Amino acid sequence: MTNTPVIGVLALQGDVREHLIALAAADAVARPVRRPEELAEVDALVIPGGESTTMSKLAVLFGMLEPLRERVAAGMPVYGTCAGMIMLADKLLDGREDQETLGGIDMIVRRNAFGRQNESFEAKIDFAGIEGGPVEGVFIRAPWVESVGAAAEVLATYDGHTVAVRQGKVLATSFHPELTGDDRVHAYFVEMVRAGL
Ligand SMILES: NC(=O)CC[C@H](N)C(=O)O
Repeated sequence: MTNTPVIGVLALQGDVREHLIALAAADAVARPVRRPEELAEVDALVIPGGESTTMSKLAVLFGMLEPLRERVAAGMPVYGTCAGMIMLADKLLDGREDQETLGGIDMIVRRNAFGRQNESFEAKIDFAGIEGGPVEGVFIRAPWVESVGAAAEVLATYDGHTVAVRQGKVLATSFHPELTGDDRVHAYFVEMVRAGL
């Protein structure tokens, strides 16, 4: 086996702990990342779900926006779930005026597209590249992907809408696999990271 990757979870806001647990279960070393020095020490990053407008504000406040953009542009593997997917969109619909994203995937993401908090749901999702049957997805005020550019690959759809996309080393899902105890999406990401070490 190759080196064990060190994967950070962006810990400005959101469900950080669940990702740390899922990454550890998928054989990575996982640690929270809040500061630029901590970002510099990880091989890859997970951006959790939460509230993307708050996450964007805190990234500016903590001096993390530019360091994050630079690492993503330099080819660091990143996986964003829900609000994290929003952060990885090159273009956003229904965002707040002052909302910043990091970019990373040539896609247009619509925020809150699946409805409000009380319209949250779980669904079985067929995920290209993941074996053993569909993964369980938890959707909480989830975004969907309106369209992707030529370099981006759609890995999963739900109800006709794109809910998982990969472009090179950047992965994004509308849903939260970290809340289900099914660690296969994290294992898929850990493999992506390991392939580049
Ligand atoms: N579960 C989530 O991450 C929700 C995302 C939230 N709707 C946002 O705009 O950031």
